[in-house]
Amino acid sequence: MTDIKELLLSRIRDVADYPEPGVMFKDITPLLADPAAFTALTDALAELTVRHGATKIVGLEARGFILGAPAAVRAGVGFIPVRKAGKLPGATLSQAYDLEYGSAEIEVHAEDLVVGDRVMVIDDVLATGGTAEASLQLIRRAGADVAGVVVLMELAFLAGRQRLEPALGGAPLEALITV
Ligand SMILES: O=P(O)(O)OC[C@H]1O[C@H](OP(=O)(O)OP(=O)(O)O)[C@H](O)[C@@H]1O
Ligand SMILES: Nc1ncnc2[nH]cnc12
Repeated sequence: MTDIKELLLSRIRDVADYPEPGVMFKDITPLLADPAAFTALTDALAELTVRHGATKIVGLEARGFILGAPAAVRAGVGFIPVRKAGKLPGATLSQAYDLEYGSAEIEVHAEDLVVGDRVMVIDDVLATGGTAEASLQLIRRAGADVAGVVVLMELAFLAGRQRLEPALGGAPLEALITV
């Protein structure tokens, strides 16, 4: 494993049976509290955003905001928040989905994504892939193109990558760490 992967992995804490029995929760708060690790992560996310030619970053509430916003500043592209339903004041597109521990609905301001945009989706964890899949559906419904999805950590045993494949339509899914 490369130095950066080892650094990032060492700052992610496993919490058993949270938020419900049987779930091994991947807690990124130790990584966020370490400026060297957070900077290395931000640089890696920004580099992938630029490399894949994205013109905007979509961050998925809430942890995708923490990672996506500094990466957007570093990459020199706009940041678009995809929020849980009911939080955005303007006209929205909505998408319901299931995730590892429940179900939810996400929204984006309809005017924030337009034809011609190339959008990179950023989040902390890819588990079942339900959240990321719903975000890709929103991006395509808005008429924008998907540049890719980048996550800090992929939980391969939950097969989110396989679920995401049709929605990616050939765009890359990059995971900095896979467990
Ligand atoms: O691949 P999936 O099974 O869809 O799960 C992954 C999603 O679950 C977590 O978000 P959560 O909805 O818990 O929201 P939070 O970031 O506000 O804690 C995580 O940050 C991802 O967005
Ligand atoms: N096991 C997990 N840890 C952290 N975030 C998650 N989102 C969905 N599953 C998760």
